[in-house]
Amino acid sequence: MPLILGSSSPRRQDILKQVKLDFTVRTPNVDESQIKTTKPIEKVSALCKLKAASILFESDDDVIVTADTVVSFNNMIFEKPKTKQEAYTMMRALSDQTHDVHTGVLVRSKHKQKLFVETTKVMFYPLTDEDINEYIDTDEPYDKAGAYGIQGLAAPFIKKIDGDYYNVVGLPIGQLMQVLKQF
Ligand SMILES: Cc1cn([C@H]2C[C@H](O)[C@@H](COP(=O)(O)OP(=O)(O)OP(=O)(O)O)O2)c(=O)[nH]c1=O
Repeated sequence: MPLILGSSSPRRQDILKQVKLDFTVRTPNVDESQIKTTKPIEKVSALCKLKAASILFESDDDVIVTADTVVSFNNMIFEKPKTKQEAYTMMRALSDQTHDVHTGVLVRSKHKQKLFVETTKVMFYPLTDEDINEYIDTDEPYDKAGAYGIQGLAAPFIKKIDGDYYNVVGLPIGQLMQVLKQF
């Protein structure tokens, strides 16, 4: 079963390598702005479907995996911050609060497909302006949903998580492996 990871995210690649799966990488080419919904579960579901539609099957038994991760808090969706100001606003909102990280995953062969959304709750410690300003001066926030990387310099901001850690990093590997067994 040739596995194709349809993602440019280095974290998703690292997680698959960690569990010694053989896979090739293809980069999805999508205009994410065409998905207008403000509901996080609908959004990640639509985005991983859109990403999947941009990856071509290369052989009849290919299995293609695509994913999308967002942070949701107080009815807002936090994607990747485009500016320092946006990163500051996201981190200020997440400080001393609990938010959800949702990752949608689509597993697709020529014969069937399975979509699931995994949710992890993440609680942040209170952050000072100095904590935030130092962090947003690094390059870490800008390619990450919610403007932080739990696996990097933001690790000390985390008080507690409830759910799959790998889901926060962008790929819920436990649930994904369960689904791959059906393919
Ligand atoms: C919350 C959080 C997100 N992230 C990352 C995971 C995802 O790569 C990224 C969310 O962006 P996505 O749009 O889900 O993915 P991507 O643009 O990186 O890659 P592609 O569309 O090609 O698949 O945020 C972390 O690495 N650590 C974290 O703690």
